[in-house]
Amino acid sequence: MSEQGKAPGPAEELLRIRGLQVVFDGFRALDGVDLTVGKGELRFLIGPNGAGKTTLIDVITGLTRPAAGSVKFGGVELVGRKEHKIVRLGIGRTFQTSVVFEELTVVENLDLAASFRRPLRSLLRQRRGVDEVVAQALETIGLTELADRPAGVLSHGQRQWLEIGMLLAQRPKLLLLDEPVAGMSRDERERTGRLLTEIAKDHTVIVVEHDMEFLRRYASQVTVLHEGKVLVEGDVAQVSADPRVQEVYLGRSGKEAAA
Ligand SMILES: Nc1ncnc2c1ncn2[C@@H]1O[C@H](COP(=O)(O)OP(=O)(O)OP(=O)(O)O)[C@@H](O)[C@H]1O
Repeated sequence: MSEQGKAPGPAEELLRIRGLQVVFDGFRALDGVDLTVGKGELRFLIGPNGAGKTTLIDVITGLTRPAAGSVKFGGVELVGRKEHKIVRLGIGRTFQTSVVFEELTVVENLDLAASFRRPLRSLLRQRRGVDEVVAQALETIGLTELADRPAGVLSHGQRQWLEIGMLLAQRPKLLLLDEPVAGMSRDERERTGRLLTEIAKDHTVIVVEHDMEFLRRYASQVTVLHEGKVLVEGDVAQVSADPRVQEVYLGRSGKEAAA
């Protein structure tokens, strides 16, 4: 993994969102969101239920079309592009529901995910051995020893790592992860934190997460959404000390913000 591009100073901009508005039946799910994410950032996106986090990810990935605003990725406008074109530009996401094929092995799942980048002729030709990108993804997610086991036998945590590996196999520049540690044990959360830190060395990662303890340990920059707007942005210390953030979280669950 390369450390290049991690020199101090402002990171090169990768994602630039301006004036984003999403309206569902007259309800503004996003109401003028501006967000800039630099290359190599591990950005956390938090906010109470209904704040607009998933909607924001849906707009970036082309699933939801905004009523107004712009989403530029490496200078390229994404609004109006189809989902699969956005994937090909280098944006991968996980969903809250699993996309793993249980009857295929771990390595077959990764291979399938990688295959969409391969030219058709190499798909038709029988290939031997494991692709470099697949082997690397397998190692990064720490599932090399389980490579030939069916994905159906994986634990919840291992399955989440496989999904992240499937994204890596598609060689994205930007990964969008929706609640990657939901339902995980403490040990699995720690492994996931280390995995995300490793991945962020040569990718940009945006994580939607509710787990405040996880956020405090692994986030660098945090953006807090509330009622479709950016409420606060900064590093973990700034954001958790901000009275507006405490108020929003105290309104929902006093323990989370005060802990
Ligand atoms: N397809 C839809 N049609 C109508 N309303 C929607 C739709 N999708 C989302 N909403 C509404 O938009 C608001 C933002 O939802 P969103 O799922 O983006 O919030 P969130 O921050 O991801 O919340 P959570 O933490 O609960 O996942 C909510 O009030 C939700 O009910």
